[in-house]
Amino acid sequence: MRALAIIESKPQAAGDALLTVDGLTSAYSRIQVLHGVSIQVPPGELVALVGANGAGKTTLLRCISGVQPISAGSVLMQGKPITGASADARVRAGVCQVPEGRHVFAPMTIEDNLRMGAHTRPAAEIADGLEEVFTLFPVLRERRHQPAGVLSGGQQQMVALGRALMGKPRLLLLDEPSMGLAPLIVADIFRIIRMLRDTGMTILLVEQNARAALSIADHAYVMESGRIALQGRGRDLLKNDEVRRAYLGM
Ligand SMILES: Nc1ncnc2c1ncn2[C@@H]1O[C@H](COP(=O)(O)OP(=O)(O)OP(=O)(O)O)[C@@H](O)[C@H]1O
Repeated sequence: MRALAIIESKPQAAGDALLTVDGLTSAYSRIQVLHGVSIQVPPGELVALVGANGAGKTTLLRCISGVQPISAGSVLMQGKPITGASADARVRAGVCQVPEGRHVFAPMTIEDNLRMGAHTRPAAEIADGLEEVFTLFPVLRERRHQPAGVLSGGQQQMVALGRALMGKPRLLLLDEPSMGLAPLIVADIFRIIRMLRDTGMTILLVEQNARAALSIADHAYVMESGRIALQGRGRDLLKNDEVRRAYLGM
């Protein structure tokens, strides 16, 4: 597929952004999959990352959360480099990820799954954290003592999201929250993501469902073969003919 043109967007100083990724390169063994990726996530915004299967979206999120090695480039939170920091140190810096495929701990109760997300928080704050998650997802309160493995896919996504929220994220990384879910459940998950953004949370959302992601994103990046091919306001990209043809099947 030919490279798409860049849509002009307002340049932003790295210090203004909550997250700055600059010239990031990463490889699996000797196969390079990210080729100098640069993105910014301003505080309080929802930024979407869309693109075809294998474009490198998950790898980029894993580089940001510190579980995938970086061979060049940098990751900064509020202008301060965290490139060399461990994944745990990044969680302490407020970077919390909801992984692709949810990865709930099936034999553990819903409440214990949620508590695992709070390991960086003082014990005194955990009850309040649980209360916030149960307010957001009442069904999890009702079923809090049941094993997470008995939940539906949508409810497991709520557990995965709630577990990340228990870490009190300054930056929430969401990897394919709609994957494998029925349309009605997807709409519900997207409603919650929008609501979190409206409370001022900063979110970087990776999604195959480009239409849903672009329609709620303040800003979005389109990835292609390990590079940023396009960027712009979510709604502008949604109207862009090339994006509609390549990613929305229109
Ligand atoms: N653990 C791995 N080992 C080797 N190659 C990998 C590994 N994980 C991903 N890749 C390769 O890296 C490239 C980028 O994959 P990545 O999962 O980051 O893409 P993606 O845009 O998130 O796609 P998807 O939507 O399918 O998850 C692909 O070519 C993929 O095959």
